[in-house]
Amino acid sequence: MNATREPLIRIRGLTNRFGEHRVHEDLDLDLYPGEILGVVGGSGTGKSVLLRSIVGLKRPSTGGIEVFGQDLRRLPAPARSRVERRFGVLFQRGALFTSLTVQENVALPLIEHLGLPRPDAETLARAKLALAGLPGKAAIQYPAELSGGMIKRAALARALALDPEVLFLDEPTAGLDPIAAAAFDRLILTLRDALGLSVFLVTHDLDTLHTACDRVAVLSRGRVLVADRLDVVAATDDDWIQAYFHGPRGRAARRAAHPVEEP
Ligand SMILES: Nc1ncnc2c1ncn2[C@@H]1O[C@H](COP(=O)(O)OP(=O)(O)OP(=O)(O)O)[C@@H](O)[C@H]1O
Repeated sequence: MNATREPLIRIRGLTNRFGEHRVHEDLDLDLYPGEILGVVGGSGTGKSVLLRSIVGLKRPSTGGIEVFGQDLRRLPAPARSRVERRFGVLFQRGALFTSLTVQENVALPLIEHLGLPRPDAETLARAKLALAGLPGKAAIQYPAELSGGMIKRAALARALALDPEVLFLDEPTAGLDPIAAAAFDRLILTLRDALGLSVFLVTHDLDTLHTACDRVAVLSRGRVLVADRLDVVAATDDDWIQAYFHGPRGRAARRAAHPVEEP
């Protein structure tokens, strides 16, 4: 499919450093329309920094990030923020405001960015919460009153508030029990199909890679080592990849996803 389609996001020669510490070095990566791209790598390989660079929270040291055919470095601030409004981001710990109810959290971007009156914003917020699979009564609860899985769904509803075209998820299933994690993976797939989203998904979760991702990109030593279908990635001759995909957890995730293939 990639040969015929232009990427939505094209990253070329990206370098990110903090002082002397180079996190990314000449990194290339594409995100194609409609795909769910899983981004994996050892701890500290720069997955979150990469996500933050794309969504405009970290200015790259060098290199280019083209989004919807526009080079983000060359865009003046207002045009850049129009592009960024086409992104929805779910941060690692949800990042909800604890002093606001769930529906107020989701309504906030609608009030701030679209200037909607509060009642309209809250009506729309309740629709987004339903889309994210939350029961109606969760709308008037505070984040502290919700389970981990419900917080993720509330944060997802907020990420969907402005009808984004690209969804960025930073370890969405971290901290969830396996049943809640599997339900969240299914929700991502359903939303991608229903809303035509493209998804950039940072994860350590092997089950997510097997069940939800069309392609997987592996970050290692500052670059993308390989970005391809999971079976191709898992066959790549690299120590980290072999340990990750073919260790006990990797084998269990593969068996769960393809129960008839392996004894
Ligand atoms: N604001 C910052 N200032 C200095 N160093 C930073 C900053 N943000 C990230 N780093 C460093 O950049 C490197 C990559 O961090 P990042 O959070 O992207 O890793 P990651 O691959 O997402 O890790 P994990 O899987 O553990 O979440 C780490 O060494 C981290 O310490």
